[in-house]
Amino acid sequence: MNVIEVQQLRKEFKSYSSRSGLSGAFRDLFTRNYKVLAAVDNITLTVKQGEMVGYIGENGAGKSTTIKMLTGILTPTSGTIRVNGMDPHKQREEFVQTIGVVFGQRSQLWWDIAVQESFRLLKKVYRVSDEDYENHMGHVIETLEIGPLLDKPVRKLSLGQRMRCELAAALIHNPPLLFLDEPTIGLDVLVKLKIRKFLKEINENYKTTIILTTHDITDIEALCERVVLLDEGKIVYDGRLDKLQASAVEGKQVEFEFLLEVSGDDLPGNAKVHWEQKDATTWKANVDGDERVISELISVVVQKNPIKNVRINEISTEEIIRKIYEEGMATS
Ligand SMILES: Nc1ncnc2c1ncn2[C@@H]1O[C@H](COP(=O)(O)OP(=O)(O)OP(=O)(O)O)[C@@H](O)[C@H]1O
Repeated sequence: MNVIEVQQLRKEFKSYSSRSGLSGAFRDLFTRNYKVLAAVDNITLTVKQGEMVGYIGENGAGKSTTIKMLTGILTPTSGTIRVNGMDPHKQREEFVQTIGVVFGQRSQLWWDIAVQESFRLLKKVYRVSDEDYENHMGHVIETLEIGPLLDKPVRKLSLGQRMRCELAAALIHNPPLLFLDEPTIGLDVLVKLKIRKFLKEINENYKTTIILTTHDITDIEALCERVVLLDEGKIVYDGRLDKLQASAVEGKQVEFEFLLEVSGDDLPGNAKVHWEQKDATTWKANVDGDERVISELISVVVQKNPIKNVRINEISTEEIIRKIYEEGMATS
């Protein structure tokens, strides 16, 4: 079943510019110059129940604007959206019962009251029965280890403690769909790991669909099989993360540090290896091939030349994504 169905979705913003000088300011009173920016530029996307999708892109790519449209906060300029079988904006009241949202930069908890009071209020807002609350939240509170925090006001919590409470708050009504916008921003590694483990668990236990927006690629690697890459409002890649990583494997590099000076003639050449000299004793081989090609290359080189060090540089997902933004992506 498709949880999200988006077709030709577009959101335009007008940005006004001021004319210079006094006469310009006077003319601005009557007519303003403006430019139209397509923050989201005709995207088409479907997400199935139970998927965990990483929605990524550089600053200003249009991620938050998409999430705001999917959650009914913004209306699209054109295109259609169905989320959980509803129009998020038009059926707002019914719709919000079926989603959970966490914006890392904003809080949905009341600042001055104890966490459990916020939870109680949200329980009322979402009309969750006492029985459902006890059954479900008992487990959430235990897994996120927030029991000792419940009687503290939110303003007294650390960022990591607050984020775990935010997550719990978004799950009070056990929604089938969860939008997470930068949920681990500024958190230390241990809290990140805790949150990731928890998200995996709810995805497995309840088949909760998760849309995750983050600049932390390690979150995506840990959680999402599928990634959607956005660039200037357009989807430039939508597919499996491992396929994206595989497409960049040809960029693997082997760096040889030799004991003595080595010239290019001493190094084996073939179509799959391109040599680059770093300094008198260091050469880099750009290898277009798999592990077998790499191990053959290393064995040939070390037989002929005394070696001080060999390093195989894996290209990180972050680099792959940067490359896509710089050079474009041909296939998905
Ligand atoms: N309310 C608005 N009015 C005018 N322009 C806007 C508005 N909201 C967003 N934009 C513009 O739309 C574009 C996309 O913004 P958006 O916040 O969706 O990007 P993002 O991918 O979430 O970026 P970031 O990673 O920095 O959060 C940007 O150029 C931004 O300046």
